[in-house]
Amino acid sequence: MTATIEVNGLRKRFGAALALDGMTFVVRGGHVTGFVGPNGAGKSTTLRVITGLDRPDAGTATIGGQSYAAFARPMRHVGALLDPHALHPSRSGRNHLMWLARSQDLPAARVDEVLELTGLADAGRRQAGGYSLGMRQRLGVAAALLGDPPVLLLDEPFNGLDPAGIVWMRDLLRDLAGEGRAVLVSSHLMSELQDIAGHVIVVGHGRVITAADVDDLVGRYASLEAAYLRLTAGVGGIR
Ligand SMILES: Nc1ncnc2c1ncn2[C@@H]1O[C@H](COP(=O)(O)OP(=O)(O)OP(=O)(O)O)[C@@H](O)[C@H]1O
Repeated sequence: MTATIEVNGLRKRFGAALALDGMTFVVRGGHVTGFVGPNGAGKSTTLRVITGLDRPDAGTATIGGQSYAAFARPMRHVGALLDPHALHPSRSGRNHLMWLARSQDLPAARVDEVLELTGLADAGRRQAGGYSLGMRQRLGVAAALLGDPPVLLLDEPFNGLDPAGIVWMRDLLRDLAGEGRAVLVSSHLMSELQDIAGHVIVVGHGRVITAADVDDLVGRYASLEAAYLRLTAGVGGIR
């Protein structure tokens, strides 16, 4: 399967709020793509539409050319970390993953692999309700990686991680993209993205303002943060 995400003309209204207003972009494999924009710009809504959690009023979103709903075992095609708190508090982290693995016909051995990969081999036996935010993020990443998917969507993956965790996440995202996967990372941390992303999609008011290579933006504006601030000047403000 091709490691691509194609989003075309998405529109989504929540009452008075127009969350998406023609959102259109393509994400390719082989590098991390940063997904950035002011609060309320429509990033999370876009990720939720791609993963079938929100239905758009218009437009399409596909993964490797297919819509999320078309996948019989979606976790083998796309892994998503959208809400680190989406877990059953009285289940252990390992049981949470076992349940997901069973739903996708994945072997139990894969659960232990992703627990190891995310540093949760020991903590995986504890109730997930007692996990810190950083541990929940790791469990969310473990779930996203379960099906070894070619496409990954991560909403604010650095939130709550300690300094060692941030270094770990940075290396992990680079490695996953280096394996040819499409890795879309929504974040407000421009310095992190300048380090790890090859491409960046800047959005505001539900649509793309600029999609460019990070090196080009840094060459033009000196830093990704400076580029972001210039490109989103006048677009900010929560609607
Ligand atoms: N379920 C919902 N009900 C009502 N309004 C919503 C809902 N989800 C999103 N919105 C609105 O849609 C707009 C886009 O929100 P979204 O969460 O996609 O932005 P975002 O770019 O992810 O913001 P942030 O950087 O703060 O996470 C906002 O105005 C938000 O209030």
